[in-house]
Amino acid sequence: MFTVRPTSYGGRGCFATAPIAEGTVVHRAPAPFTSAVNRDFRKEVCAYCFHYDLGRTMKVRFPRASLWFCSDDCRANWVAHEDDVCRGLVSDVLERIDNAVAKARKTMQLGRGIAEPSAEYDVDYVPDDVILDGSPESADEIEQVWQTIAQRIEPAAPAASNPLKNPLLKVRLLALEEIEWDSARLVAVALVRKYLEEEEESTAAESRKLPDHFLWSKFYSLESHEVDLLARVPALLESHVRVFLFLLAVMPPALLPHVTIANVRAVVSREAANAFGIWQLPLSSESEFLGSAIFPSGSYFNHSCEPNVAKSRVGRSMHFTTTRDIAPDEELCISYGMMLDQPVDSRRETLKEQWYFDCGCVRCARELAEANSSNSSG
Ligand SMILES: C[S@@+](CC[C@H](N)C(=O)[O-])C[C@H]1O[C@@H](n2cnc3c(N)ncnc32)[C@H](O)[C@@H]1O
Repeated sequence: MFTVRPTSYGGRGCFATAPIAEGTVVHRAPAPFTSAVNRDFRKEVCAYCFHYDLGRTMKVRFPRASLWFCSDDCRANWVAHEDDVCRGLVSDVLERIDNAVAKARKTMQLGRGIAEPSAEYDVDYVPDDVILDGSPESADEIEQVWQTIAQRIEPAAPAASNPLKNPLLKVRLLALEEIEWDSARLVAVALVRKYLEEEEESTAAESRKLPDHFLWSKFYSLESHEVDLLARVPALLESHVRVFLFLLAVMPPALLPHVTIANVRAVVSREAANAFGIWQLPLSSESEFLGSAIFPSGSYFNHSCEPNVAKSRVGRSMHFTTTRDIAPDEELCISYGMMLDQPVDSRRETLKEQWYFDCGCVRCARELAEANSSNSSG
């Protein structure tokens, strides 16, 4: 129904290959490549269908990792389609992460190992001299920070050895802040997919189990916006380093070769440009923001301030439906946010600030031209 090819204004986009009638579902992304329900909502959002029941705690719990479900069916579906298909590694990594965070927090609350128990989640295991004071000015500065981290961990932590013996990690208290905890979960699941994809590459094609939407290679071909992201929120650089070091310390040995700086950066920088919000349904301006999910096959729709496709979450899947008839070769675009009622300048500001691009859509071009011509005639 559509093909992905370069646009003249913003990377690749989706173009109709034939006429498409209004109301046609042009794409269904069946499940996220990776996702994370925000820590505050973890007990209140079903980990499978993302149902949220106005703050009520979900009834069914997964025995080990911090996962809650709205029904036994959802738990069974999660086990079958998320965990079993990934050989139990998703629950394993989530359990390791949650246990490590819980242990660190308990230690800190007891005041052991820190002078100031009230510093609760602020204990830093990233050396002070590694992190920049201000915002990273360029890709080079970001590179330097990561290079310093790489130099310090390398001699003590070749992939196969135990990273806990690493002097940098040995003294650490694995305390993550809330958003880092969410981020660690999201990155860890992405690394599980990467590990499995590489493992499966060595097996016969017919015995491969990993569905297309779990392929790291598809995720990796998405756009990344690391420099823009860190220019806007400089503190995230330290967070990314913390998540990397944390995962190096807690991931199972088989996955350690994949816990590399390059892979962690690949995930966090692609998340910034491509994640879909998991919003409370039905969607309204009052909806709670429950978490983030990455659907690589749905990430090729560009934004337009005059969209012709609506995205909607249906349980764990994301659907893309035309909102009017589409002509062959027309680009299929969604709206990235709820800014369409704003005037052109503030819409463009929002898009630049939150999604890091100067909008090249037809409506912006038209309204900017109108504003220019009324300025010059006035
Ligand atoms: C989710 S991706 C969409 C697919 C992307 N074009 C690609 O090639 O991977 C979002 C990125 O696409 C580009 N983009 C999307 N809509 C745009 C628009 N209206 N104007 C300019 N760039 C846009 C921006 O670089 C944005 O960060």
